[in-house]
Amino acid sequence: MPSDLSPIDKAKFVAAKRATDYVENGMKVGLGTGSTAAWLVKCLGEMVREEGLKITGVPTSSRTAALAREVGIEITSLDEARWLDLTIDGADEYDANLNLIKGGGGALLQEKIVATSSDRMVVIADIGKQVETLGAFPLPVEVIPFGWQTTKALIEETLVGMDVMGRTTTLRLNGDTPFMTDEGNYILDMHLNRIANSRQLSLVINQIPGIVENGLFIDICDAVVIGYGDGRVEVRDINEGTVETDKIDFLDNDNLFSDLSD
Ligand SMILES: O=C(CO)[C@H](O)[C@H](O)COP(=O)(O)O
Repeated sequence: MPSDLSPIDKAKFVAAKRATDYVENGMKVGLGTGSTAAWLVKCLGEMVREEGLKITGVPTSSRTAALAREVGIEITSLDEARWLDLTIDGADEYDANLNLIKGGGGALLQEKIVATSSDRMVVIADIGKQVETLGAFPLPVEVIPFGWQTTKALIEETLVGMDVMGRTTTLRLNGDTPFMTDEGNYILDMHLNRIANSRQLSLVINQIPGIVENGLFIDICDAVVIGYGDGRVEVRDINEGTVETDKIDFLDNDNLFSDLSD
């Protein structure tokens, strides 16, 4: 039941619920990864089952693919879909220009490919993800395992010339072994604290051999749906220049909570 959820989970849920307003019958929808995106997949699953919503989902990770199947959303690959109407995904940080840090869940590569293949990207987040300057959240970078220590050293050397506050880079672990992405790569987390020029950093980092992609999403996100623990939501659309507020009633969603809460 809703009262069992923490305020952060309530905020994630209301953001996800409000974002389903963007989804229309017949759409091809990129499905993000992470705990906020999981709420979205559950909400969409309920709409498919209860309201006859017809969508095709393109998941951004094996985890999301499994959840989408479980809740009854038809899924396909990006190669089949080719171009998507919309992607809805979570984020680790967003700034006033809706530039993002993503990849906390290790799915940044597929997430970036899917988001850039979409007419529109909508981010769903709790208010705690909002920052003035990106970088407090460690920036994930996906690297191929071959020579990763050399790649790490090259990154740290490159950072000397960049306007960032920290330069440590750590290999993400899963227990005692390296965390492995769906593509069989490793993640290096860059502890930068403050990224003065995220656009420049993103371009420079991606020039280093061994780096597949970084978690900076620059000029990709069109709108953010921000959730609060009391049910309020705020929708900021960067293209329309609009800010809307709304409130989601938890009581309307009792079925969803009792059926699908983890
Ligand atoms: O980028 C991501 C996964 O790679 C997630 O969207 C991001 O980490 C946010 O996750 P959560 O919704 O669990 O806070």
